[in-house]
Amino acid sequence: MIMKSHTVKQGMPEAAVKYQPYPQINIPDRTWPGNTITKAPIWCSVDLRDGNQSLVDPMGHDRKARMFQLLLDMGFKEIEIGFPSASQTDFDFARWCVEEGNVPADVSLQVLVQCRPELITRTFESLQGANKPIVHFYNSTSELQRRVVFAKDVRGIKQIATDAAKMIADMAAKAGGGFRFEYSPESFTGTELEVALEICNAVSEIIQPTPDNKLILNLPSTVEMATPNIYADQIEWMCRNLDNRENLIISLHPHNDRGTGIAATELGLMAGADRVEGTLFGNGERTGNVDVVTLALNMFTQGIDPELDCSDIERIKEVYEYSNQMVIPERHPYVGELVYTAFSGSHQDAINKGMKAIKVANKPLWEVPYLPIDPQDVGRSYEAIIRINSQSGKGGIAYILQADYGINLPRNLQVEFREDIQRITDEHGKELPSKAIHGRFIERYVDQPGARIRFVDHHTYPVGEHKGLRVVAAEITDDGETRRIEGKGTGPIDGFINALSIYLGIDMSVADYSEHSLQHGSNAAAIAYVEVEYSGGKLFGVGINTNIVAASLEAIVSAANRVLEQKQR
Ligand SMILES: CC(=O)SCCNC(=O)CCNC(=O)[C@H](O)C(C)(C)COP(=O)(O)OP(=O)(O)OC[C@H]1O[C@@H](n2cnc3c(N)ncnc32)[C@H](O)[C@@H]1OP(=O)(O)O
Ligand SMILES: CC(C)C(=O)C(=O)O
Repeated sequence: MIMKSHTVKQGMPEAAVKYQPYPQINIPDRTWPGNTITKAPIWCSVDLRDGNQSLVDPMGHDRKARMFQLLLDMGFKEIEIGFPSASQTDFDFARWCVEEGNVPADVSLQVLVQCRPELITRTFESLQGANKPIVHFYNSTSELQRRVVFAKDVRGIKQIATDAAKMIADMAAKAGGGFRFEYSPESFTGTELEVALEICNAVSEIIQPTPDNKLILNLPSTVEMATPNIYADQIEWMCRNLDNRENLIISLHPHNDRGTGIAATELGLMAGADRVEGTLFGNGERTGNVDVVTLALNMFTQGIDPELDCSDIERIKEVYEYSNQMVIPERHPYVGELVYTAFSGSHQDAINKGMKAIKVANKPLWEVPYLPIDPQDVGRSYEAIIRINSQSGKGGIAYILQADYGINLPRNLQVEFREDIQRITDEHGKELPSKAIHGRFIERYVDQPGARIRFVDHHTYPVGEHKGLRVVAAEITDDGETRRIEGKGTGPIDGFINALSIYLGIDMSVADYSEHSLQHGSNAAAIAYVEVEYSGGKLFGVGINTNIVAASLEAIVSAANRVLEQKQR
């Protein structure tokens, strides 16, 4: 007999025995894959309810109030402020919103309640005097919860929903109307579509939505159980089959258990949904609710007005961290500390070129490699776009010197200086801040502590009979001793390098020269870069001076000192 070898890896049970695949949805003529998102959905923040109920320490009044104000400022028109029948804190907060929250007329407060009479009664108490509030009621409809939580069949589960719908409709009518309604077949993604449809239609039949007061049918991915295309199929199927679709607002409420909440929401919108419930940066039960900031900015970067103001993402982050007492990871889309930063050389090079190209094009269209959004659009600066470590390249270093200090290195100097920086970052294994890069540049090329030669002054005069040729007479110091040197050339640079070559006994010539004015720096006006050629190769010198000629001659001295250094090695 042949024994079958055991193939299960140590530590993990056999997947096929323990878990089952999610069934496919039978909708062969699905249309959503051909659709695109063209406008923002109705946004509803559930930070103060689903987000709050998942916190280690739920929010008290101050944390709620600060978050509430932010949500208003961002432009949310629907805000689920809590579960007033669950706790005194939530009840009191609902009352505060109604009485003191300065809620704009176009904003609806929303509250959640289970389909339980005593909780519904308390919920209505919490909303007295509110302007067009949304009463959101729910019950679990999934096959699993019907079996293990409620011990009821579909009829019994439907009854819970319809009894609550009747009570809510009656109480709203008695209170003089002015309410809006939302129903969630909770754990929709674990519910057979036909069952969800039957229960939703039954609730809708009782609520009697109209074009002026549509029923919000919220189809939550309470637990994300399958790939996002399955959720889209479910939404398209429901949109096709629900009664009175025109009087319904189809709402998504995705969670992120598989890490695909954003994708599921986007496909759900393509499948016909009108509304999205989610939280800032995705706080919420387990792996969280869908992140509405990411969703909104995904739309924005496709040229769609997201109708949510995310222009001060640092404030949104700050309030998130204060109210939820949680921190946002460095890689979180759009807001993480590092999401606009490139350390790697080729990315930096492309960003550097892209930023320059944008400046030259002088058009509003954003096209910078590796940066899908302009950081300034969300209130972030360009400061951290490029940071330098051992993975960085010359383009990145050049960008930093340019952006932070107005120093525009010529290409060959970028190559030369990068070697120096690379040696330092390799040695220390750490990031090198902009200040340290600048400091190193100034020390190596401009200040040159301990260098032998210093430029002091110069003047030129014509060489008698030679038209165009001039004598350069200069004063330098050599190890502190004043020296007068002389050379000839067509101009001061030419003549001075000739003078220094004679004095030092090293044949040097100018291979490249450039200069520009310096916007940054205290009293410096011009920076000159001179590439000097000598028998050992080529290297750069840099001079900074308010006088452009002096800056150039200092650059030659800087190069000469570096030649001397090379020769001593
Ligand atoms: C997917 C979601 O996020 S849904 C929202 C969940 N949010 C919260 O639960 C936060 C706030 N909740 C609470 O403070 C409490 O759960 C309360 C106040 C609502 C209820 O508290 P309690 O009645 O003490 O306890 P508990 O929540 O355990 O009640 C469960 C009972 O309610 C029933 N139940 C649960 N949900 C619903 C519902 N939507 N409609 C009707 N009955 C429900 C359960 O079947 C169970 O019934 P049983 O007592 O007959 O077994
Ligand atoms: C109450 C419902 C909408 C919910 O929070 C969920 O299903 O996650």
